[in-house]
Parts: sequence; C-alpha cells; structure tokens
Amino acid sequence: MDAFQDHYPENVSHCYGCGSKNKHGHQIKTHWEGDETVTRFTPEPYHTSVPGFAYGGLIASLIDCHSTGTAAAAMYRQEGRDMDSLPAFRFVTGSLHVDFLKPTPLGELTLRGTVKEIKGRKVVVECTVFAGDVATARGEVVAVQMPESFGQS
Ligand SMILES: CCCCCCCCCCCCCCCC(=O)SCCNC(=O)CCNC(=O)[C@H](O)C(C)(C)COP(=O)(O)OP(=O)(O)OC[C@H]1O[C@@H](n2cnc3c(N)ncnc32)[C@H](O)[C@@H]1OP(=O)(O)O
Repeated sequence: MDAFQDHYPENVSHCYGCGSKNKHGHQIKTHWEGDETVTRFTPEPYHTSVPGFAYGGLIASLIDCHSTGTAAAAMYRQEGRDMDSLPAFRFVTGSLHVDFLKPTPLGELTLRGTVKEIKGRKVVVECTVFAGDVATARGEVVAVQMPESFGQS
C-alpha cells in the first residue's frame, strides 16, 4: 500500500523513525483509513523494557513519526494536492507529549492518528497506540513546517 513516507524526498528520508534510507531505523509506513491515519509496527525483542513489554522511548518515537507524517499528509489533503506535488510540506516536531496508559506488549501495534488542528505552519495531531483492541498509549504532537534554515547553524 502507498505510504506517506514513500513520498518523502530523498534528502529528508534519513530520519530514524520514518526514513526509508535509514537501515537502522524503524522505517514506519503510514496511510489514510478514512479520516484516520494508521501505522502498523511490530517491536523486536531488542525493543524490550520489562520482559514481554515495549520500551517507552520506542512508543514515543513511533507516535512522533506517525504524527509528523500525518501532519504532512493532512496539509496535502487540505490543499487537494498529490503528495508528490510541489512545494513539498516537511514537518518537524515542536512538541511531543505521551501518556502511557497501560504496559504495551511486544506484538503487533496499531497507531491511529487524527488531526486536531491545522493553523498556519502548525498541525496538531492526536495519536493512540493499540495492542489488539487495548489502547496502551496516547500522544499529542505539535508538528511545525520545517524552516528552510533547518539544520544550518
Ligand atoms: C509527503 C512528502 C512531503 C515531504 C515530507 C517530508 C517530511 C520529512 C520529515 C522528516 C523528518 C521527520 C521528523 C521526525 C520528527 C523529528 O524527530 S524532528 C527533530 C526534532 N525536532 C526538532 O529538532 C525541531 C527543533 N525546533 C525548531 O526547529 C523550531 O522550534 C520549530 C519547531 C521549527 C518551530 O520554530 P518556528 O518555525 O520559529 O515556529 P514558530 O513560528 O515560533 O511557531 C509556529 C507555530 O508552532 C507553535 N509551536 C512552535 N514550537 C512549539 C512547541 N514547542 N510547542 C507547542 N507549539 C509550538 C507556535 O506556538 C506557533 O503556533 P501558533 O502561534 O501559530 O498557533
């Protein structure tokens, strides 16, 4: 299935969470299901916190990149534009808040995101992590369109 991340330009495809060019990273893939965005990810045994359960930092990074991808896709959708069209929307994380509701087991996880607000260069995304039917974590991300100067000192 066509994922948002498949449309990221090569020069922004190195992110540890979502970059297809980062062989050590999570390489998450996110797509629309109606008005929700969905990512499926299965943690590896080395993502363990307490045996049998996933490390919270992993959960946070999945929420982070799921949400920045959602932000970009939502902007394209709002403008009725194809994700390959120019100018490209590139988002970075301004703020990442995570509530860990229950221990998250090692096994397939589903992240479901909704767009709470689009205002100027900012998109606020809410994201819930499910293990089966159980919501184990909930996050909110403020994603901001990346300034042209990003990465330059
Ligand atoms: C599909 C194909 C397309 C291509 C698609 C490519 C995508 C390819 C991305 C790859 C990459 C992935 C990314 C992964 C996620 C990281 O891991 S990104 C790395 C971690 N994040 C960073 O390093 C960001 C560092 N911070 C910054 O550079 C700057 O603080 C920011 C976030 C760009 C914001 O600075 P700014 O541009 O000066 O923003 P500013 O004008 O002050 O604020 C704009 C709005 O955002 C709000 N805001 C800014 N910061 C915050 C904050 N911390 N808390 C709350 N609100 C905030 C402001 O309040 C303001 O809102 P309004 O007042 O308009 O309501």
